[in-house]
Amino acid sequence: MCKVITVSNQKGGTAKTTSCVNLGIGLASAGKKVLLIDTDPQGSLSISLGYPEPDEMENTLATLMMNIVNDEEFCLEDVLIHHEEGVDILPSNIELSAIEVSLVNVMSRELILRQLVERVRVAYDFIIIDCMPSLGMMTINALACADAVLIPVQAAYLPVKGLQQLIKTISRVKRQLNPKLKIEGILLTMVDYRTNYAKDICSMVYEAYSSSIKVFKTEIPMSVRAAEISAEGSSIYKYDPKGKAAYAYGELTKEVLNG
Ligand SMILES: Nc1ncnc2c1ncn2[C@@H]1O[C@H](COP(=O)(O)OP(=O)(O)OP(=O)(O)O)[C@@H](O)[C@H]1O
Repeated sequence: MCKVITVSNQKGGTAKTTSCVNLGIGLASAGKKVLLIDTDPQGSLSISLGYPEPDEMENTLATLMMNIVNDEEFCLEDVLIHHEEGVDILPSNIELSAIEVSLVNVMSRELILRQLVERVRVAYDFIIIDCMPSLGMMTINALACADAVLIPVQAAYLPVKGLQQLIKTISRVKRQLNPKLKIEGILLTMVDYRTNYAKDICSMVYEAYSSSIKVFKTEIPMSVRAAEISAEGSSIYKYDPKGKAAYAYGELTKEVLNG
């Protein structure tokens, strides 16, 4: 049965995209059929996987969402990209911003992406959704269609403070739109083990949340190689297979597979 995991944090730069890419490709390497959906008009997921000009793409997630809003038939294959590392990608570009604005006047506007996901989930073991850094309508759509939400948090003071607001939004979506929504876990990212500060922040997260929310045992270390992959169009497993970030994302993949 397919599991839909939305990767979300309204704070920018917490490694949402990097985590989607490497969790998704990790799961695909474990033999799972994986779809990655980009719901960020910046197109970071598509760029990170080797498509540097998403704004030049004719068919994207925006096309499919517009088809759904207009009650039109659509063909997923026209939009899907089959990546060489074994995942399928539904790319996005700047057109998604216009869709987000126009959703304001649409019936069941929070559930447009859910209609798409319900149509395609039979074909996949995992669907991983990358969110933009906001709690706007696209993020609500991404939460409303998920089974679980994975929250990457950079191991620093301000990102950790922002967690409360995200958890409140997740609870609201669960109450009003998607009762089955669970928190998959909090993932500490970009942990710089050379500093006591980062270690203190990690302890703070465990103390504050681990009694009510899973905090992944795996922490993603600060790594120059991880930062470089977005320009390489490949996963960390391909770019730096023996490095610490590849090891960490491999361990995260196992945690997600073991539920
Ligand atoms: N483990 C890491 N160590 C160092 N840098 C990293 C690591 N993971 C990601 N980065 C870098 O941090 C930046 C933010 O990462 P990423 O784009 O994955 O975050 P994001 O949360 O998706 O961002 P946005 O909020 O803009 O969508 C990027 O430049 C990325 O290359």
